Amino acid sequence: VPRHRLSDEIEKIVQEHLKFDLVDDFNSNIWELLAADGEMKVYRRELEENGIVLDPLKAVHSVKGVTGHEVCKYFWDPAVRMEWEGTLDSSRMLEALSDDTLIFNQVHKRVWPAAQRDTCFWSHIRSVSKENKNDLDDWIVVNYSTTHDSAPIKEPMIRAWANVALICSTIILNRDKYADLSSVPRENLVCKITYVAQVNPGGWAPANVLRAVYKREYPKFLKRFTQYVMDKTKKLPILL
Ligand SMILES: CCCCCc1ccc(-c2ccc(S(=O)(=O)CCO)cc2)cc1CCc1ccccn1
Repeated sequence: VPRHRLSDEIEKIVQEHLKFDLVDDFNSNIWELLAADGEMKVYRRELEENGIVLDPLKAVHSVKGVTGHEVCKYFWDPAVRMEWEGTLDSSRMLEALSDDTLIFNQVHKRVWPAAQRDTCFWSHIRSVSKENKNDLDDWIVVNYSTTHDSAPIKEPMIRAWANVALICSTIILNRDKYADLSSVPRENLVCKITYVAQVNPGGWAPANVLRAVYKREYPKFLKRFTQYVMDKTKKLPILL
């Protein structure tokens, strides 16, 4: 695997996500259900630092007819970002550090009365093999804020900081019916999605405004993205 200037940081952050994100800690009362829509459940924890809302967000979803590789690929692919992201004014891929790690600069649509935000983050995609060799690999994308010479912080824009992971497992129903997995019909696929996001909005924004934005935007964002992947893959051969 080709190494680059961010390889060590990426390895550390990815391993942290793989260690903590899939722990089923929903029965402890640290998570508050923010929204539920069918199989999608979105939770938050209330967390503030110096009066700034940092509420960690965790969502789980179960999507029929797609693989984890497909979900992660569309989430990572710069070519389709503006097709499914409804909360951005722009998205620029600044640098490809390797074939699985890109650096983005994105300008978020302004949320009145707060100042407009932008983000600069590396985005890394990889497969993670399971203990049971019969299972398909998990797939993960991590988006983690970084700095870049081509993304200077320019007033009045406020730089928000994000640490986001999308982790997907693929379940094949009636598995023993198929010798060749690539012939599995899509209705026998279920993708289990875990999405975690920790965002520092950068400068101050009223806590009640931020919490209202999170409550409205995250469920919409996840519903729109997963629907987009189902629509895009419907007629395509499955990507395992
Ligand atoms: C006053 C408003 C401040 C906005 C704060 C903010 C900034 C960035 C982010 C965010 C959201 C999703 C990602 S990602 O999943 O990696 C995909 C990248 O295209 C990275 C960052 C979130 C939020 C919080 C508000 C909010 C929530 C969901 C969607 C949009 N806005």
